[in-house]
Amino acid sequence: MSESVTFTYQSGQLHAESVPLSAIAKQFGTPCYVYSRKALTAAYQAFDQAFAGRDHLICYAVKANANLAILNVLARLGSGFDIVSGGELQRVLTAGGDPQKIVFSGVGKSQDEMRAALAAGILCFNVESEMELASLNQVAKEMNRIAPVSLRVNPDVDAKTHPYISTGLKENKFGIPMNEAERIYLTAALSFSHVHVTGLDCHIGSQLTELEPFIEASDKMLALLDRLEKQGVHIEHLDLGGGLGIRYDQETPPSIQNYVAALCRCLDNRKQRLLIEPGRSLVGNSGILLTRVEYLKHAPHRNFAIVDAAMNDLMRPALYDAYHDILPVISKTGECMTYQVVGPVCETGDFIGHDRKLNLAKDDLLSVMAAGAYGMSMSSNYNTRPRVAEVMVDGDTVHLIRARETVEQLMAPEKMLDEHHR
Ligand SMILES: Cc1ncc(COP(=O)(O)O)c(C=O)c1O
Ligand SMILES: N[C@@H](CCCC[NH3+])C(=O)O
Repeated sequence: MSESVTFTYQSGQLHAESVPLSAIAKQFGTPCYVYSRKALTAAYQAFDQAFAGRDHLICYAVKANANLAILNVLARLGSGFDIVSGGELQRVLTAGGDPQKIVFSGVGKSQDEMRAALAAGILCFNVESEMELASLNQVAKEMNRIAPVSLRVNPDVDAKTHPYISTGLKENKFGIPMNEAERIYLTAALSFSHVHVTGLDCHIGSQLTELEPFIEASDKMLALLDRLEKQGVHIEHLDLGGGLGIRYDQETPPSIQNYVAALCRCLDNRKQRLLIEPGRSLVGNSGILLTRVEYLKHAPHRNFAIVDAAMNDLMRPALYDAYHDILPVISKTGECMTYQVVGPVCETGDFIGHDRKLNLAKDDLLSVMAAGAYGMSMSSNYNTRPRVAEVMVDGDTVHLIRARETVEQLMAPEKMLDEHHR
């Protein structure tokens, strides 16, 4: 069962903080993403407090959930941001994020994106190849700026997660191979006039449920840091990426406190500033996807619950065979059946959950748990389905933070070849 402090049953009804989810469905319709400001704030503060006494910066990985309200809540708490595109940069700046707390990750930054980030004055570019370093140097030179840089090094550590979201193995596309790192640091200092390499970075994967790979990666990075310092390369900060997992099902990931404590132990008494880039562990349990049963269908060997949310709204089950708890919004007694909970999209892979024991009737509301991370941010308009509304609960108030799209909005950028032939 996924863990949640803010989505709880009160008088037989699932609530977000103090608001019944049925009231949210009534006001905003379904499907709808529901986030809790309290849960988000608590997760951020858990990270921040765990670092007490250590120079640190928490850079929220925007890709997990890029809604402006989420970014704004985090910015106001003092969070930094890890971005991977010019679009995410624009979102963070719009939401009031401090450019001096932004790190820019990603293997394929375009020169336009580099220009925008340099103009904004970000904290650091996490550079992933020698060619990218040359490209950034050229852009910075044209702009008469010095680009602050960390090299993202691939420590070749098995994150023991789904292969699609493992990033720190030598066969993955991410980072600079460990055995090339020192040479590239030294050439950067000698040959590139407009970059200033001051940081060291890695990110080994997402949804890690054990501490050991984090420790292995940190130890390898710190050994490299020590070798670099001996050669006169001064490293001001160490960025250990994101990746801490959450509980979706039976996993037992380390707590935020134990995770941060383990990283700090690795750093020992070194004075470098520590950066981390958590995404899922900040927002995952801060959100759910509210959906309604459209139809029940009893085929010879299977029972289908066809709900109004689909793979385009939450693609994790279809993409990674990921598990999300599905809970009834109003708890019921009586006999349960085993259901395949599926969406309306025309793909057999369109499912939200397999083999769920539920007691269902048409129009029942269901809550897909732990959907705050990589839910809305990975949604699409497949089957010309407008993207759903997002709301944020704050105490007893519910704020609409993104209205449901309309089909007109989806079609607006398109143009027919000949307007007369309709
Ligand atoms: C560079 C980088 N940083 C941070 C993250 C955030 O990861 P997570 O949501 O697992 O914390 C990711 C995604 O895996 C990433 O690619
Ligand atoms: N999208 C993935 C995580 C990807 C992390 C990006 N580096 C998920 O839903 O689990």
